Amino acid sequence: MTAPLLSLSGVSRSFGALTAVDDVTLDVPPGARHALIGPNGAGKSTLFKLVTGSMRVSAGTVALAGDDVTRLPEPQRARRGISQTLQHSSLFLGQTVEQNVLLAAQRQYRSRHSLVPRRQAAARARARELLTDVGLAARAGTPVAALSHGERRQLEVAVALACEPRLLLLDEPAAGMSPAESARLVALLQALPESVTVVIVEHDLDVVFALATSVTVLHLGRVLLTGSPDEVRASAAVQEAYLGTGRGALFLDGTGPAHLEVS
Ligand SMILES: Nc1ncnc2c1ncn2[C@@H]1O[C@H](COP(=O)(O)OP(=O)(O)OP(=O)(O)O)[C@@H](O)[C@H]1O
Repeated sequence: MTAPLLSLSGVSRSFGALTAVDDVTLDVPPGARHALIGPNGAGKSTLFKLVTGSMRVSAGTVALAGDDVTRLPEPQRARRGISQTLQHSSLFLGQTVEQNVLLAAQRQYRSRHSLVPRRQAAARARARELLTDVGLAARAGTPVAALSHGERRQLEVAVALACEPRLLLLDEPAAGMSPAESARLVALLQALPESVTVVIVEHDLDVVFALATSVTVLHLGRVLLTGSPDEVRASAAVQEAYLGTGRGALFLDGTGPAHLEVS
């Protein structure tokens, strides 16, 4: 069996009396497109922070490609290949699309090589390539402030990819997107090379089921189920967890084996 790229073992995080993430054990194989879903407050964003290192675990271990990174701070985990897009944008609004990606690409080249002019040219070329990949080449000279919401999310993916991640974490990348923008995002993520393992937190279950090769459902901080998209769609326990959130019906799109009526 392939060794997991990301391995969580007994990971927990408490805030006072509240256990927001409760004994989560999860292996994500290299090349996976793994989705983390669950109703509001299930602990998805907290779990993301425990993986990136922006928050410390209360218990458990986080391993990247077999190395225990639990005690490493966020910048060191980033250097080992964990990159993320956030729920709230971290773009420089006053700068152009290209400048935003270039800054990230230059950081990457600086950490690996001295920034001699040849390297600067390489960073610039990489930035242009990434903008083409995410469909923003024509917007390179546009200030970020003038981009649509969907374009900003595309740019965030380009910025995250500029760090040449092994593990790309996407926190609600489709939030606020139109259906056309979401479809474009899915196509973009599907086209990423297998060398980039993707973990996505997403409320839009159409995006989740279009993209994910595996899904973990969190509920009240605990893993309710990890399985294929079809297994998750068919799970009565998952539909039960989503009852009352207005999202239960999203499991019943007619394409999967789901059979329970959820109002
Ligand atoms: N810094 C914090 N201090 C105290 N409680 C927190 C903190 N961060 C999160 N929580 C609580 O932990 C629980 C899990 O929150 P979290 O944001 O991880 O859930 P989520 O699944 O990402 O929710 P959503 O889908 O609404 O973004 C919630 O009850 C939340 O109020």
